[in-house]
Amino acid sequence: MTISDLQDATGDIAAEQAYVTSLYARLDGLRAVTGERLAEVLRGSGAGGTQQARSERDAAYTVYSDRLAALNAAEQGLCFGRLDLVDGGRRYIGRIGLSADADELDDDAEPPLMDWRAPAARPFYLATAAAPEGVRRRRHIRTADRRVTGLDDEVLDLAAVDPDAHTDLTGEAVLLAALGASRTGRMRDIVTTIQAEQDRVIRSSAAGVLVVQGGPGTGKTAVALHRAAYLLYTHREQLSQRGVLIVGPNTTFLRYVGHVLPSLGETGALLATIGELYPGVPATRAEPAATAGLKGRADMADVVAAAVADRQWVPEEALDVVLATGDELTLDRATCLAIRERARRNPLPHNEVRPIVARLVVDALADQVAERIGADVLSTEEMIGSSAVADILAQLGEDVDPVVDGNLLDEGDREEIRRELRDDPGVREALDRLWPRLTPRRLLSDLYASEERLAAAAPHLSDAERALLHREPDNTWSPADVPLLDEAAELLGEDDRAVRMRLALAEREERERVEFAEGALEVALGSRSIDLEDEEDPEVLMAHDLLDASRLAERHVEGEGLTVAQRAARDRRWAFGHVIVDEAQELSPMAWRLLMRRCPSRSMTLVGDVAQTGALAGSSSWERTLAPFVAARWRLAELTVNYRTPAEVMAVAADVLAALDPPGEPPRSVRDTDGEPWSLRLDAEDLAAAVPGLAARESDAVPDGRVGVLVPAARRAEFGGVDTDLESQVVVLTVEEAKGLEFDSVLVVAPDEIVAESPRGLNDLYVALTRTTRRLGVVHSGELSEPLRRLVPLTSSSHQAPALAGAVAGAGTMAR
Ligand SMILES: Nc1ncnc2c1ncn2[C@@H]1O[C@H](COP(=O)(O)OP(=O)(O)OP(=O)(O)O)[C@@H](O)[C@H]1O
Repeated sequence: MTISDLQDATGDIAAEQAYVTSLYARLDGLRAVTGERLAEVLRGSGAGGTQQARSERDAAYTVYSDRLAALNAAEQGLCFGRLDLVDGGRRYIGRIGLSADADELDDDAEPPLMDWRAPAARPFYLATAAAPEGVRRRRHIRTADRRVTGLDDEVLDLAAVDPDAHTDLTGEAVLLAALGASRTGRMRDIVTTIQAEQDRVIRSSAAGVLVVQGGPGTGKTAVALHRAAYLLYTHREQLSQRGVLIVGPNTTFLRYVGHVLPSLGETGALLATIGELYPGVPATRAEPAATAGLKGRADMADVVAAAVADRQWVPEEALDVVLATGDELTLDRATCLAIRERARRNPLPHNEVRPIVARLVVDALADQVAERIGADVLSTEEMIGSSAVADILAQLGEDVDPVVDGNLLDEGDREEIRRELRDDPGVREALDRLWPRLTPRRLLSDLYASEERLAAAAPHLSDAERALLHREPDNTWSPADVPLLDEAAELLGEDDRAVRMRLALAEREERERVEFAEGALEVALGSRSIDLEDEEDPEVLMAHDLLDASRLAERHVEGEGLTVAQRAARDRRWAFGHVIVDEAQELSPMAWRLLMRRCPSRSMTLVGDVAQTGALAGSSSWERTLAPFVAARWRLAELTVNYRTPAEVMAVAADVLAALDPPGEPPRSVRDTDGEPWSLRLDAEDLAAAVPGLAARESDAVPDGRVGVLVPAARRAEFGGVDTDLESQVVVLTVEEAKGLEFDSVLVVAPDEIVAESPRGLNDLYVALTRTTRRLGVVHSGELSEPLRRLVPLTSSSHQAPALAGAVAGAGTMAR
């Protein structure tokens, strides 16, 4: 760089600083106005008012609080880019759009700041020298708080391109700086450095099923979250009604990614694991992988259906119905079979068919009663023992011969008999045997608890498989039970009262929270008018804090006190506007059935990597997985660049990938590592004791970063409890828990045991090796397996030996 370049750069920074400062002034102005309007809404809320007034207030509240949340989220890195156009125009790109003055954008004018999701911002991510899209220069503006700290320019001039230095990375310097930063235990947004292949996925049409296949570290999770933000921006109207569901593999992962959407100013998505998608059931029960794998299999849908059918009972010979009077009627097998056949022809769910069965049963019994009335007036009177029957008999009159057919009874008489029968506890008892009212939980716990029921519902399973399902009822549920409960709910029919009750309760709780927060706000502000322009006013800051604390600035209230995400979370039959699934390869066929029901429009984004599948019922082919639901009507996008794992580590991982069946193509790494990935062989009995020292050594090597120690699930407890706080310096996790996460340094412990632990053990090892952004070490006892031969063994003769000896001191000696 020459001195004049330097002066230019300094001059440019000053100029950009002036511009950025003006944008922040605009942001502050908007915040003040929005805050005032919000305060007005809250001040007008005291009396409660009519339902309509409440709804309107809720709606206004949502609009302003959403906007305030988005404005607050834009504080860091408000403006991060600038495009200089060939036609002389200039466009600034930021986290949100800012218009020149009024609230509304003037369509003709170039706004002072363009939202990154707007079509006009797209060249910032896509333009290349070869396809400049009208862009002459792309500038990345780096800021810290409100200060401009640096500029990175790319001139998109084909003539200026050095063919040897050709790279397809956009904003390479800024990208590499972002990738090189230490990890914090929380995922960050990548809005400033989205790459072209990622941008194409993010902005792909919302319609239909889009599968994003990509190796480790290719940004699938980042892309999925930015796509959610993009869709919420582009289809705001529709998606604010139906909501977006984002499904992740476990709660640790959801915590890891939980901040990305709010940092992009979007809070309208529901993040959940499959295990959280059956309202009212906390699915926390642990169970063996083999059991979960079996429960996820597609044929379990037939098992659940057969379990329901099995409860539609028919007696071997006859069912005696003892009435309240003590008299007996009989439903013979043929009658019961006929009733069941008629009932089963009805397409409604089981519980909804029960009234029909009740009617058929009562009809059959009423026929018997009518016959008996004919046969023996007196005994019938005793039998029914009611004034209604006495009336009927009185109407028959003296000159009527009682020994004739039922025609003697008119329809009114028969109805009277039926009514009596319907209310008889003995008849209800019979109905409960023939066609019991069932809840999904009841059905499943009865099924699991009974070997006979399992044999009847799952005749095709082996004894050993049925034994995996068998268990005593204790009303605890595992994540793999959730799709089965959901399946059962579909077949049984939902009890709508339960849903309404859940919603009413949730609404009341929400209202109480709102009222509490409003009360607190009133107290904080007193009766004085609110001037939010004064950022320094502690009371005003307090009001902001309270709004945050009450979390009311979130999402889209539908006028009934609950946000769309909250309503959706409580309603099993909610149909989402769009569903995004991360680590989609892990989902079982049963989980897919559940998700497809939640998304009748099939507007879905599924991101994953079939080479990383760990779950037994997970998928190894997108074709096979999706065929039952959308046939071939899905489109595939591939991500090919690995932004996480350094090339040296990826070379090790690629050998494991090659050993997988089917082997895949490893993604191309954009970064190099701090050092060679290493292995250390210890005596088996020393392994556990040595790990803390080695982890501490890694922690020293990445002072601002995080260390992930990945251990065999069976030995989890040996390596330190179940602390999965990702913000700890050192986190001990199983591979399953580490799925989707990343660390500055990764220590893989006992890889042979990780491989042996599951039929997809090599996939697990592949996942483990690719969690690191910088350093990788593998600690083992015994020979290292073939695919890991590239690791550099640390031995007592290696130059690292003294440090190592210190690290493993007290834990025995290094082997060899
Ligand atoms: N365009 C980008 N700019 C900056 N960082 C990026 C970009 N793309 C990806 N990254 C970073 O690379 C890392 C890997 O991304 P991400 O976790 O989304 O990958 P993934 O494909 O989901 O990985 P895996 O399948 O291994 O879980 C993250 O730290 C992410 O922030």
